[in-house]
Order: sequence, then structure tokens, then C-alpha cells
Amino acid sequence: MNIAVIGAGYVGLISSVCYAEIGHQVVGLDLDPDKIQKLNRFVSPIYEPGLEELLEKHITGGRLKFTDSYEEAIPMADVIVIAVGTPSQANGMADISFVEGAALSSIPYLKKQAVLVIKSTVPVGTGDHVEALIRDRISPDYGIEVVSNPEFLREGTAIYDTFHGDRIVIGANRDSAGETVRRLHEPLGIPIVMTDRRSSEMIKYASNAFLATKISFINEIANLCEMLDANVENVSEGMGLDKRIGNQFLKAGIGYGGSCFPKDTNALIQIAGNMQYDFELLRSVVKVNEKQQTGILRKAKAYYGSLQGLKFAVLGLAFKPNTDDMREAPSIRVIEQLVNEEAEVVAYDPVAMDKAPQWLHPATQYAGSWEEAIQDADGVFLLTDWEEFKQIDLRKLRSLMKRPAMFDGRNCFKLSAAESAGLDYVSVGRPAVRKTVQPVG
Ligand SMILES: NC(=O)C1=CN([C@@H]2O[C@H](COP(=O)(O)OP(=O)(O)OC[C@H]3O[C@@H](n4cnc5c(N)ncnc54)[C@H](O)[C@@H]3O)[C@@H](O)[C@H]2O)C=CC1
Ligand SMILES: O=C(O)[C@H]1O[C@H](OP(=O)(O)OP(=O)(O)OC[C@H]2O[C@@H](n3ccc(=O)[nH]c3=O)[C@H](O)[C@@H]2O)[C@H](O)[C@@H](O)[C@@H]1O
Repeated sequence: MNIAVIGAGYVGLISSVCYAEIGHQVVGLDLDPDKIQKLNRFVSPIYEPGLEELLEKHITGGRLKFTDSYEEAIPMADVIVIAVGTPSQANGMADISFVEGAALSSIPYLKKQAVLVIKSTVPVGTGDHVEALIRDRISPDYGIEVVSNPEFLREGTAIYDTFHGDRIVIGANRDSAGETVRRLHEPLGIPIVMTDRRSSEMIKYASNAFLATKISFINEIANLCEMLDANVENVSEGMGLDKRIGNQFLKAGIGYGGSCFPKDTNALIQIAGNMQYDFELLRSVVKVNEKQQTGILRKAKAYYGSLQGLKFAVLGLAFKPNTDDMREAPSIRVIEQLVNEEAEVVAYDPVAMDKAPQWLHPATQYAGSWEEAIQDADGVFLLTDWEEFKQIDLRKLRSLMKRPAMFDGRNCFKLSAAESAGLDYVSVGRPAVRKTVQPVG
């Protein structure tokens, strides 16, 4: 099939290379000419394992190209996939203006019957709205059907997730359009759920909200574990073995970040609010997450008394490992508060160093390695569970620091390893090593 993918961000880029990989002819379209130039030189504007290899393979192989011209991308397309951003508005609701813009910009260049797939995460009813928006503008010679096909990939494992996802959801109000989108995805060999458009849009929000709920739930349990001298890792393991609960998304930590859970939970609360429905559970999930992101600072304050004048290394800036995405990363808030407490901050991340300065407090200093960051530090905050950090030799770390204290927001180390390295070690939902700190109150 001929596919046009609008939006060359995390989702659009991964979709483009993966559709090419399963044999389709793909044109990726983005309004940002710098992105397009880079992409056509096989340079990815984002860090995502395996992406550049697939870009090169399919651009040189002739199945994939990128353009900033609708005129070039749309006329040949059997399927137009919209994968543009849907950022939060001030009230939490998703802003669908980029989706509307992409749909409206495509219409003048339609030269045949096509299916318009909305892959962006959009409020329930957006498919209906877009269909109404374009209906009057389409030439009577060509039809266009709007289909919902939400994306479930995770950053950092996006290509793997595309080929090994648990399900593909297709929401269509007409069988023929749904069937086209089903055939597009069939080569992936993943179970396909066919449903109506509104239910499909809801599946996406409900899935992200549920995963966020699991994380906030386990973080609340972790906070209780700290007070009751239990260990949340053991609790998660014991809970997760129950198949009805499942062991995924039960890792306690510094709270969820990223471009989607925070945005999509707030959007669903607002979607409910628009129907005069108070989604109380989800409001609590968001509140618990906000509290969790700064819990690590409360622990540090309890440990040091005051943070003023102290020097801290912050290891891990991206919201999760294997990505350079800084959107809603817990590091942003933690560093801001450290600077507000008049502490000195030296930050390091294995891949997010280029993007980080746009997001972090201007007083942040940067180091070229974790060793450099912790030099003479009074403490370390570990905020992203990069493999590189999990491999740190804690004895070496201790020897480079002024005061050997680590605040680990990701439970990267065994308590016994911290103990034998002689480190004061405060993690999440586990007893503090040396017990020099108070539990979160
Ligand atoms: N990032 C992720 O892991 C996931 C994101 N999603 C959803 O997918 C959507 C896209 O997210 P990301 O890829 O992260 O966004 P992004 O911000 O990385 O990329 C969006 C791209 O669209 C381009 N764009 C905006 N308006 C355009 C237009 N009218 N024509 C052409 N290009 C245009 C922008 O220049 C940008 O490159 C959002 O709705 C998001 O919620 C869903 C699943 C996973
Ligand atoms: O809609 C989206 O954008 C995507 O949002 C998430 O994917 P992503 O945000 O890339 O990453 P996750 O692996 O889900 O992690 C999100 C956040 O939760 C945190 N997390 C995750 C799992 C866990 O057990 N504990 C935990 O704190 C991570 O550290 C991270 O900050 C979903 O997992 C994807 O299915 C979805 O497509």
C-alpha cells in the first residue's frame, strides 16, 4: 500500500520505518524542514534504539522518503496516517488543532479514495469531529473515511513494541475503511481488535490511565512500606505473581513522567469533566504522582537538615532510560527545587545532554560522565534507571564523593551492595541503609 505518515515525531517516525519494513511504500511528512533534511541523511532527530538503521535501510532501498510538502506526500496515498502531537491545554484537555491542521492540509491534494487514520491520542469523538470538518471540503469525486488506530508503543523500545505489541486497535464506523487498515497491519502478525471509532479512542486513554494508576498505587504502597519497615520490591513480586494483577508497571519509583501519562491522565479527567463526571480515582492518581516526584527531596532534607550550599550530582535526566525525551521528566522538578533550596547541581545523562538544557533550570551545571558529576559531591540523586548507572561500582562512587549519600529514585541497587560499599542509601519503599533518615511523612 502507499502510505503517507503526517508528523515525524516519536510515533510518526517509528510508524514510517515499520510500515516500510513490512513492505509498504511510505512517505513521511513533517512541517519542520530541519527534521526532513536530517532524516533524508538517515539522521534521527530523536534517540530511539534501532531507528537509524531502519531509516537507512528503507530510504536507500527506496521504500521510504521524507518531505515537508503535502503536495508530494498525499496524492498517491491509499492511507494517510496522522501522528502529530496532541499537547495539553491549560485545562488539561488535549489540543487537537495539529490533528485538524493535518487533516485540512491533506484535503486539497487528495487524488483518489483514501482512508484517514488518526494515530495521535485524541479525545473521544475527535474522529467524528474531523470527519465533519473535512466532509464539505472534499471533492465529490473522492471519498475519505476516518479511522481510529491508537498507538501503544513505549519510547526506548518503540521498534520492538511495534513488532511485538499485544494488540492493534482499529476503530472504524464503516467496515471497508476498517478492513483497509486491518490489511495494512496484517503483516505484523499481532492480534487485531476491530471496534467502533469512539470505543477505540477510549481504549487508548483507558489503557494509559490504568497503567498510570498501577504506578501510583505501587508508589503509595512503597511509601507505606518505608514507614512499616517492609520492602516494596518483595511486595511487588508477591503481588505480581497473581495473574489477575500481573507483574508489569508495579515498579515503585519517583513517579511516572514522559509525554503521555501526565498528558493523557489529565485529558481523561477533563473529558470526564466535560460530561459533568468527576473521575475521582484518576484525580488521585495524578495527585499521588506529583507528590511522589518530590518525595525524594523530602527525604534529602530529612537527611541533611538544609540543602543550602551543598553540591549534588543528578544522574539521569530523561524521563526513562533509552530515550532522550525530557518531556515531564522528574529531573526537571527535582533540579528546580534543589536550586530553589540554594544547592549546587551537576547533572549527567548518557543521551539527553543535548536536549536537557532547554528543560532544566539555567543554574544547572553539566558533566561529561557520572564520575565527573559526583566529584566532591555531598550527595547523588539517581533519577533514571539507565543500565550505565546500574553498573556503577558503588565503592568507586563512594571514593569520589565528599559525603557518601545516594538518593535513588529508581531502586537501582541492592541494599546489601550499598551497605557493603559504606554508602548511606535512601531508595523508594525499602528500608534506608544506615537508617540516618526519616521515612516520608
Ligand atoms: N511519544 C510516544 O511514545 C507516544 C505518543 N503517542 C501519541 O502520538 C501523538 C504524537 O506524539 P509524538 O510522536 O510524541 O509527538 P512529537 O511532538 O514527537 O511529534 C509530532 C510531530 O508532528 C509535526 N507536526 C505538527 N503539526 C503538523 C502538521 N500539520 N503537518 C505535518 N507535521 C506536523 C511536528 O513538527 C512534530 O515533528 C500524540 O498524540 C501522542 O499522545 C501515542 C503513543 C506513544
Ligand atoms: O501513550 C504513550 O505515549 C505511551 O505511554 C507509555 O509509554 P512511555 O511513556 O513511552 O513509557 P513507559 O515505559 O510506560 O513509562 C512511563 C513512565 O512510567 C514510569 N514507570 C513505568 C513502569 C513502572 O513500573 N514504574 C514506573 O515508574 C517510567 O519510569 C516512566 O517515567 C505506555 O507504556 C505506552 O503503551 C503508550 O503508548
